Amino acid sequence: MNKSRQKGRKTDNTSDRHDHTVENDDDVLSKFPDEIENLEKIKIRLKNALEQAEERVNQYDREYMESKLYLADYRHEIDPREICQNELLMKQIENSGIFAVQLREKLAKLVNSPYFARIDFTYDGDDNANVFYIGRFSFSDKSEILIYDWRAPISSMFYDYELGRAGYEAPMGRIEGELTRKRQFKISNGLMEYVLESAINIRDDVLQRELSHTSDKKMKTIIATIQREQNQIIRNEKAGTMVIQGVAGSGKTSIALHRVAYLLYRYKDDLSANNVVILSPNKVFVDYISNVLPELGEEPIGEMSFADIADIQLDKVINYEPDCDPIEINDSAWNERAKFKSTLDFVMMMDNYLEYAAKEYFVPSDYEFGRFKATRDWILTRYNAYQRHPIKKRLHRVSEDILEQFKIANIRGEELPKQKVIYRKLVSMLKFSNTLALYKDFFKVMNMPEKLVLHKKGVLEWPDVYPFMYFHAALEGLKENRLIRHLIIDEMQDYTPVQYTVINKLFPCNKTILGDFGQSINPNNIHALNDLRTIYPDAEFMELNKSYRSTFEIITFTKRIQNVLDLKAIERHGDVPKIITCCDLEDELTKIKEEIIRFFKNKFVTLGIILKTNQEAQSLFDVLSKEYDIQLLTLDSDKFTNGITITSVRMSKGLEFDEVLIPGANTKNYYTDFDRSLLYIACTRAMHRLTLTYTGDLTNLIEKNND
Ligand SMILES: Nc1ncnc2c1ncn2[C@@H]1O[C@H](COP(=O)(O)OP(=O)(O)OP(=O)(O)O)[C@@H](O)[C@H]1O
Repeated sequence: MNKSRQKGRKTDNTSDRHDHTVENDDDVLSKFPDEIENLEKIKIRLKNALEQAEERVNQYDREYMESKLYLADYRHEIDPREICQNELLMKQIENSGIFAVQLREKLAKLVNSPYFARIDFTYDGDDNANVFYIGRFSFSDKSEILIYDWRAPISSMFYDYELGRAGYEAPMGRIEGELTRKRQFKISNGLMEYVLESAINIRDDVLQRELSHTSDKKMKTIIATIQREQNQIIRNEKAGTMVIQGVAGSGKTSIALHRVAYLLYRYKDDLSANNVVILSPNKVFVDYISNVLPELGEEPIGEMSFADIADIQLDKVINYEPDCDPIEINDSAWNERAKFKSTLDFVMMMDNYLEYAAKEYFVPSDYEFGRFKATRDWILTRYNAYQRHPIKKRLHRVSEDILEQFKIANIRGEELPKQKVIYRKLVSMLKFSNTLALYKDFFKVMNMPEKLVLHKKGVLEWPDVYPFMYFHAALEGLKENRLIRHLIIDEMQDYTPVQYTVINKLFPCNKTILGDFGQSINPNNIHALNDLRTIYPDAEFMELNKSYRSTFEIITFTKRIQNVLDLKAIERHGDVPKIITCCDLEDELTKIKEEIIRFFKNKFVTLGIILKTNQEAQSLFDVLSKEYDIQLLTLDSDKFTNGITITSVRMSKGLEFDEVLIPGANTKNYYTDFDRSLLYIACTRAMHRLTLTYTGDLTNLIEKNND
């Protein structure tokens, strides 16, 4: 057998095949005695390993405490070298202790649910199949691999192939053979809940069961039911940068996080969680996704928002308005200015100007110091040699060159100018030496000074923040982050081309960029997916069209709002969305309360009441919170909890609820094309149940039902 092949346990190819059967309880015991027996055996070995891990943790604890006590008792008697050695030893014990605790946690999770799949695979040239169990983590005992990590090369066959010819990429090259069996399991609390034997790729039955669960305050892992098209994204190692356009609920965020877990596993020697950052829309979303990586046995990754980045880069440079919800700004001129700055054309205009400014705005003259002289032409040649750098960095380099020239000519050892002095002189030859002056000049030269409005002593409007940073990068340079080796950008449709261009300068690393251009929350962003193709010409673009979150009925309904042609619903059924007509606002409030009471009585865990704006959410919260235990999600919130949540469409992005209730679904609230996007986002937050209430005329953004 080829060395790179994984050895599973041998099995007999002639054993029974059961097709498409979900079995549970007594059926499992009777039809799959081999699986019950295997589970019991593995559990015994896992429990032994867990006991040993427990013992190791205790041992490290004891050793650490002993060293600490020893140091405390004898600190004044022992020499500094011994103290230092002891402290070093304690650090080593602490590190080993952390490792032992992590192992113990993994084993405890495995005892609970050791694996979720089994594949039998016959290598080409072999007679018998090898059996591989696939779980959340790998587990070996006495040099025998009993469970394979879902990210291991061999496990990819579970996601990628049906029975028949199959293969996988091993470190030594591609391995081919025959996949003779695929079984899926649900094991909870160490007990087999069901077994499924299937000839079809990740049978819908298991997926259906997973999706029909009620929601939770934290996003879950999906390793047992990752779909083939999702797996292709998760395991894609060839693409440097990937851009994923996926319909609402297609699993983009889940995939991005599983992809991180996969990359951390695959490149464990070179990549750690510290090297990965997610750019996320808000803190609630960060809290919502925070369990996924730890559940997959990985450390949490860093997170930041575009506002956080601006805070870091523009600290002590300039003040600006905070990021705000554009739909709450009733200033058409402000919106027009924002719109203007949201296009790729605007980036090109800035590029053209900056190229011009870098060339034309540095007007050197001869630099002389005593008998030493650097001529204007020589200075210009040196300046042109550093074109790839920000203007002031170029001048810095030129000042170094000038000093170097002077040193070479200084055979008599005369006093020379300080480099800083030369640099300052060169900066004085620039037409503009600060970013704001340059940024203002840009609008003047482009003949559109009205497009820049500065509030109170040079405070920028939020839509100017990233363009300003782009200028700052060109003039002074930004603080680049080389530690980050992979960047995830979620909700890609909400960011402008100039924001991407700045991010590319700050994080010159591979990226996974995901979102849905059908879910825009910013009416002033008028760019499209194609712009990302221009910004990332080498990226791999993928599309996901199947929605896993919502029932068939909810997706069919949302297609009446946003006609996404390719959007496919999963065959999971539930109630048809309900539209409730109300006579007036008081009646609407009564109907909302009835829905709340009904929610308390049924089995669901989360109810999201989604309003168009934060202000409207606040008003309804003020009324309802007097009677019910409800949480309000605002831009300042940082936690997502079970129960009833009131929020705006903007804040609900990326989240999901068992039930969604959308008040005010009338023509007054939802009438523009942009409102269509908001209504679509709100509706697609629902997993199992959707209700809309309205007074006056129902929004005409919901196409008539032709059924
Ligand atoms: N293969 C899968 N198996 C089980 N559940 C899945 C799968 N793919 C997605 N889901 C579930 O579908 C729901 C939506 O996933 P996720 O939030 O990642 O989608 P999204 O595309 O980011 O959604 P949106 O853009 O609407 O916020 C989640 O509950 C997730 O667990």
